[in-house]
Amino acid sequence: MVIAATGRARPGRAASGAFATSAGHCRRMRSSLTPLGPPVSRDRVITRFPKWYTPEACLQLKEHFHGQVSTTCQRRNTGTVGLRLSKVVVVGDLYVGKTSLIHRFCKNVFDRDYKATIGVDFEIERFEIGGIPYSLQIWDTAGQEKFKCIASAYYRGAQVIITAFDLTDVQTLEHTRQWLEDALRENEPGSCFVFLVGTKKDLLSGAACAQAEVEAVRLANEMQAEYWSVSAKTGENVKAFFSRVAALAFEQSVLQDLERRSSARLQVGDGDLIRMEGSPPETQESTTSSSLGCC
Ligand SMILES: Nc1nc2c(ncn2[C@@H]2O[C@H](COP(=O)(O)OP(=O)(O)OP(=O)(O)O)[C@@H](O)[C@H]2O)c(=O)[nH]1
Ligand SMILES: [Mg+2]
Repeated sequence: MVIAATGRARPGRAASGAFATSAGHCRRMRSSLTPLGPPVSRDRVITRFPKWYTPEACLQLKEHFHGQVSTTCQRRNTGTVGLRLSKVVVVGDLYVGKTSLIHRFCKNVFDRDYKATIGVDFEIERFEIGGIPYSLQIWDTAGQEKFKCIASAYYRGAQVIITAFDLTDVQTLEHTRQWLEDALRENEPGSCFVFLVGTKKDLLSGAACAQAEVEAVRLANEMQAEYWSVSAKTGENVKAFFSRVAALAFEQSVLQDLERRSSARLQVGDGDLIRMEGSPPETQESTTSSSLGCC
């Protein structure tokens, strides 16, 4: 149970959070939820659609933003997308490197010493995608069994689920199935993007990594997940991976927003409006002619 909170935010970049629980576990808490503020740092600006790691296990093969998304961004007609936080949940066995991966991306640090995550923690990372502000709230969960019930309470509402395993420990790959099942159970079917991430790439030779990836790619396909190998120690692929996560989540958010708005209003013939049953009146009033070619 969360009973107390303190917070801090890093100007121009992100905010992070943690809680103190009745059990006395102390974690930080974000001081601000708003994605507005100073401009995002240059390395969080995404103008081109980031590429997959391997075409053998990727969520999308295309190398450009969806046409409707590009047009909508150009017209600055992305609705509330720029104001919302998209939730990303990172799960996986203890010691696989979940915290290290998030800290490498959000703080550009790496700690060789293991400090188990207690319950959950989170970081907010701000991007600018196609000129639109966009924020990810990245939830770091505990892999230790005794904290699982605390962590699983935070799975709900995830747009992205990242299942992490240690490339040097095949058992942790086998366990990703169960982690994913637990996370998906708390979310609407088909509502989440899933990524399978092999960590500690620096500990393997190129050949050993390629060998470990064969099984991982097979499992990623089974999970309908996109596969990535990364190293929090060297930083290899970390930024590219999170850019890909952000771009896919952003694109989905924009398309969903367009769909919501177009189903709230149908424009026909010379501009007469048909009011749809169940559409909230304020949505109908505020909707302007969108860039959608059809409804
Ligand atoms: N060589 C190497 N070590 C890593 C890498 N990532 C993490 N580690 C180490 O692996 C250990 C565990 O990392 P954590 O990030 O704390 O693992 P975790 O998955 O968050 O663990 P829990 O919080 O208990 O679930 C630490 O000692 C890290 O320094 C990596 O990319 N390369
Ligand atoms: Mg951790």
